[in-house]
Amino acid sequence: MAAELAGKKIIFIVGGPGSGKGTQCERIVAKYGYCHLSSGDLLRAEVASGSERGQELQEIMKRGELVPLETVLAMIRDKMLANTDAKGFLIDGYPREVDQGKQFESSIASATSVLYLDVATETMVQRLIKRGQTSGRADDNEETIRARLNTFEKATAPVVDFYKQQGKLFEIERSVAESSPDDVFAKVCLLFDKL
Ligand SMILES: Nc1nc2c(ncn2[C@@H]2O[C@H](COP(=O)(O)OP(=O)(O)OP(=O)(O)O)[C@@H](O)[C@H]2O)c(=O)[nH]1
Ligand SMILES: O=c1ccn([C@@H]2O[C@H](COP(=O)(O)OP(=O)(O)O)[C@@H](O)[C@H]2O)c(=O)[nH]1
Ligand SMILES: [Mg+2]
Repeated sequence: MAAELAGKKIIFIVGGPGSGKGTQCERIVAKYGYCHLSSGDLLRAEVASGSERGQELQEIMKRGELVPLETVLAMIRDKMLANTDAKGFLIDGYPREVDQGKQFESSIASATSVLYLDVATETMVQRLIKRGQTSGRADDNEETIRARLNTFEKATAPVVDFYKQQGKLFEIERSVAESSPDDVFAKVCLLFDKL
């Protein structure tokens, strides 16, 4: 456990690719001032650095698979320890598998709450194809999108059940998660207002 992080609110943001995690995190930061750490953004920054490590990561991400959990855990830990004055942390797109969450909690700190955005597969595909027209993300193409969805169903869906059993899950149900970002945010605020 990292003593510097004792008492900090730690919120995991979980949802399939294109479920709106990044969109909601931007709004949460603006209203509540948490420190936002996107696991995918951290990995893309490593890719952009052009390092050998980054090249390996890019291959995995292009296949829509998961990079070894220790890699992401170390990146997140470093960023958290560089921001210990934050009142809380939004860990976006994380954990992607149950073991990743367990290792985070045993080596860094326990999560306060887990926000889950439930969006139908076809909605996510349509959103990402649209985003791909301008995002420049190497993984926003239909083939990789399908692979990411498959990884989500196999590896990440159990994460949702795991935290539900612990009573930590705050779920944005499909009817809301598929409406507008404003409607989703209104519901998200119900969680953050009581943290
Ligand atoms: N209709 C609707 N579209 C949304 C909503 N949230 C996000 N989008 C759109 O869906 C696309 C994906 O949203 P992101 O916030 O980038 O999704 P993400 O979950 O961070 O996705 P990854 O970065 O792939 O993990 C964006 O192009 C948004 O415009 C929402 O609440 N309603
Ligand atoms: O903890 C993580 C977070 C991300 N990724 C990789 O980074 C990619 C992009 O992640 P991001 O959260 O940006 O997008 P998503 O796949 O949720 O649309 C994923 O497909 C994975 O290959 C990973 O392996 N482990
Ligand atoms: Mg994102």
